[in-house]
Amino acid sequence: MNAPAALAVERVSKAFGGVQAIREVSFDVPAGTLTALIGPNGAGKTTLFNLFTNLYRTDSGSVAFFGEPLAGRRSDAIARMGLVRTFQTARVFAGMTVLENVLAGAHMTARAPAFAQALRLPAATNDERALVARADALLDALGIAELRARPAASLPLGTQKIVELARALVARPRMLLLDEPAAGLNDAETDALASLLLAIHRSGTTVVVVEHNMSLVMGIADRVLVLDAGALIASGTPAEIQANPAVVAAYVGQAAP
Ligand SMILES: Nc1ncnc2c1ncn2[C@@H]1O[C@H](COP(=O)(O)OP(=O)(O)OP(=O)(O)O)[C@@H](O)[C@H]1O
Repeated sequence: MNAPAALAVERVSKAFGGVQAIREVSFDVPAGTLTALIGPNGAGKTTLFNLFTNLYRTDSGSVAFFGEPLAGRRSDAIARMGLVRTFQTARVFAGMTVLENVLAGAHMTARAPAFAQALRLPAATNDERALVARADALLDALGIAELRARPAASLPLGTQKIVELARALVARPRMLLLDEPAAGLNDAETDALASLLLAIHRSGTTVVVVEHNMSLVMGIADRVLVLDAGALIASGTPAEIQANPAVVAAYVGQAAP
């Protein structure tokens, strides 16, 4: 038998009142791939992420993560399974430093029992030391080591997005869902993000990225999925997608892909 897909999405639908936000969407994300999910504003991209992580309940259809059905699981349980997301607008924890924000990502998925951590038993403190070292290494790799003690909420939005990415990565996810990671970043930051996403991809993490920056997407994705008005209208390599008339038509009136 073939290994299960990292994410298997089967005929998922979701309506909000009279708005059919997602219509019978099906696709597989093979493990180890870097997939881009694109589509015009309001196509349903963020809603799909919300359905995968059970922030919203699907009306019908199913989602499985490495063969495990996600229905009925809490969002934090899904994160502990290794499916971790970021948000369109960075959500750093106010009142915490950059380092504390990143450590919070590790604690959300920590395996050491809470009581051991509360009592600061040896295993827990060792874990903590190892976590701080891992968080610092990540901050260093992301070029924001010098900001570790700064209050995260005081940083520019682009930097807060990098902090959020570090918080997602410190948990060593099997799969990352990134919602518009380049929004609010300048050109240099976007280039750095592209290199970072490729490095995450090469390390074996499966990545799905929602992004409006087409040169970023087409430069790094090995597969592109196109959503329009809640339906999946195309999937293929970046070159196939750019030559697809249905995709071009979906973007008429918006920035071309
Ligand atoms: N919580 C909600 N309540 C009501 N309608 C919603 C809700 N979330 C999303 N929608 C609607 O579902 C549709 C899809 O929205 P969604 O935010 O998923 O699109 P998107 O592709 O992520 O758009 P963008 O690129 O602008 O972020 C839109 O019509 C939106 O108004």
